Amino acid sequence: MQTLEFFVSAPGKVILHGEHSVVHGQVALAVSLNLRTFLQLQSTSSGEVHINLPNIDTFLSWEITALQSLLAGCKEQGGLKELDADLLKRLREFTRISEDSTDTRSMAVLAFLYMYLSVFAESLASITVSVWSELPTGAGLGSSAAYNVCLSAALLSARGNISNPLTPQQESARWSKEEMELINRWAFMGEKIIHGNPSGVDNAVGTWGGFLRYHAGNISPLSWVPVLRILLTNTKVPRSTKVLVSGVKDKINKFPSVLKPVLESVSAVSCVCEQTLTEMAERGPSAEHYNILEELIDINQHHLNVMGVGHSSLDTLCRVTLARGLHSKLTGAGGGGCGITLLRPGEKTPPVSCLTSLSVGRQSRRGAG
Ligand SMILES: Nc1ncnc2c1ncn2[C@@H]1O[C@H](COP(=O)(O)OP(=O)(O)O)[C@@H](O)[C@H]1O
Ligand SMILES: C[C@@](O)(CCOP(=O)(O)O)CC(=O)O
Ligand SMILES: [Mg+2]
Repeated sequence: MQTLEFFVSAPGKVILHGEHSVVHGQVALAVSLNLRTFLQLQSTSSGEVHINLPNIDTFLSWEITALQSLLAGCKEQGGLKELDADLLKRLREFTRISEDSTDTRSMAVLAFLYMYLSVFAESLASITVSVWSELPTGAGLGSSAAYNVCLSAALLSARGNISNPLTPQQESARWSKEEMELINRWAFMGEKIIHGNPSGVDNAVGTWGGFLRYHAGNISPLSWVPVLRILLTNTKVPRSTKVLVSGVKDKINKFPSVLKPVLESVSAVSCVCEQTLTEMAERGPSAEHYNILEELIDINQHHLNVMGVGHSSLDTLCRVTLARGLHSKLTGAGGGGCGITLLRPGEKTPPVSCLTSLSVGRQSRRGAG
């Protein structure tokens, strides 16, 4: 590998409607945030791999020779259909991370090592990777997806599987559609390690940015949407997406006839919301449009409570904002984390979304966006 140093960054996301239901094949609407995760990759000649994760106070390194032994006997590396269970098992033994662990550091390290070993399987390279973020970790804003998208893009680019799109004259650049698709698919592998059973919506938004409709793996950008002003509140109640997603699955298995209509109703909420947003973009927003959006938020928040992913801190958010005539719901996996509140035009709080996507650059702070 030639000597190189570069930066990539990817945005977090807000799910407007469809969290959890989207894992079970229903429609979700999500939008990228102007809060990003940044990654710096440097090639070295140390014979080691270093990872620096200051947000989670994790600074680790491994001898390449020790990592090489994990690949011995692996039949085929680099597959993108399913996780390589054998490699993951070896990695868990090597790092002493148990199968039921949801520990923040362990999940981040496991996702990194899995992706590094899979992408560089043929010839492990000495690199130092540093990742830092403006996103709160584990709060429903897709920090895991932004982390995985950055890792995927940087490792694939360093390995030469995708181009390094920067020319000497450029400060930042983007990859081609095919390269972005590959980045997205590897990021999904990382999400599988961190989430267990992800839908793929978060890594799609982290890669492509913008406002997306996501349905059973199909990503459709919504180009005609009005500017929505959304207030984000972080309850700061910690939770794990993996645990919440698996709790919803257990509930569906226990009461399929009760839960399936709820998931379908959430999907319908996403569809009616999409129609309303399209109408608002075409004809201009009216008070009646806002009434509909607010009612949909309330309906979805009730559905999410039925799925068992609410939290008293989120109930408080809904109650406090409603007392001021505003409507809120949880966003992401719930169980704490962040909530969103729709603001009507004229409300005095700045909007949070700015439709940014994955980018590569020389600067440590901002890419093309
Ligand atoms: N900046 C970061 N540095 C290292 N790991 C991170 C970072 N951001 C996210 N992660 C990984 O993602 C996990 C959080 O993912 P998750 O529970 O899905 O929450 P969310 O995606 O809503 O923030 C963390 O436990 C950690 O493993
Ligand atoms: C609950 C879910 O719909 C979104 C999870 O988002 P986050 O990790 O809480 O940011 C899971 C998924 O779609 O993979
Ligand atoms: Mg996540």
